Amino acid sequence: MELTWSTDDFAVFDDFLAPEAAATLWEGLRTEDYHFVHGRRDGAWNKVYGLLDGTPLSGPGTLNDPEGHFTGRFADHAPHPSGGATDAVAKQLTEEAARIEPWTGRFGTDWHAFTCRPFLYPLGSGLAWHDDSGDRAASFVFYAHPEWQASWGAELLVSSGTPGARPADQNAHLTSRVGHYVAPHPNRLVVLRSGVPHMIKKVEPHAGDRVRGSVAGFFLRRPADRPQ
Ligand SMILES: O=C(O)CCC(=O)C(=O)O
Ligand SMILES: [Fe+2]
Repeated sequence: MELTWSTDDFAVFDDFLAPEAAATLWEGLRTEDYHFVHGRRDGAWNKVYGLLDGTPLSGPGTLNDPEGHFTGRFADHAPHPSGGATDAVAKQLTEEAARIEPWTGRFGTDWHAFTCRPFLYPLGSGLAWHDDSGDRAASFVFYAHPEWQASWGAELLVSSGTPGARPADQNAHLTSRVGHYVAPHPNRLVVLRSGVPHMIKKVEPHAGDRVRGSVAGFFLRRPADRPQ
């Protein structure tokens, strides 16, 4: 795993998995069960995704909770290891915990467990500006597809500037109105501190039937440590 880019807010690592492990993961992800992000829970709209964010799909979630703080709280996540394709990502994250600590904080102090879930973003789908705050200390995303061309879009945009409170006005929390883009380069891991505004640009028509395949999740604070 090579550190390619970092700021105080996020880090980009390349060659996260060994090449054979990355190929095995992509094969495994193709056979998981996916649902459209909307309608997964009793047909309800998933408010994280906007009306015009297209039709992303998500697969089975897992929870890596070695200390058992979250027992019973993540009913729709299987305990790690689940035997599913994303186990390889969770295992590697655990092994690299010390190297990502500047952005995640420390296991056992700042975070106690993490989730892991595969996503597929087909043509026309993306994710509007948001931050992953609340009970999250940090978030991560791993790009699992074997190929990505610049013309296919779907860049991760990360806003610069000090993350602040979360006013309802989506424009107001992008204080600096400048920032970075990260191409969803295969076998790349991005780690983002909680509260940093980010978004996914839509997959462009040039991508055709190729999907942006990722494994994403959140490093969780202890429920009692949540900021008010
Ligand atoms: O896929 C990405 O690049 C970021 C995903 C993300 O922001 C999220 O799932 O909250
Ligand atoms: Fe996010």
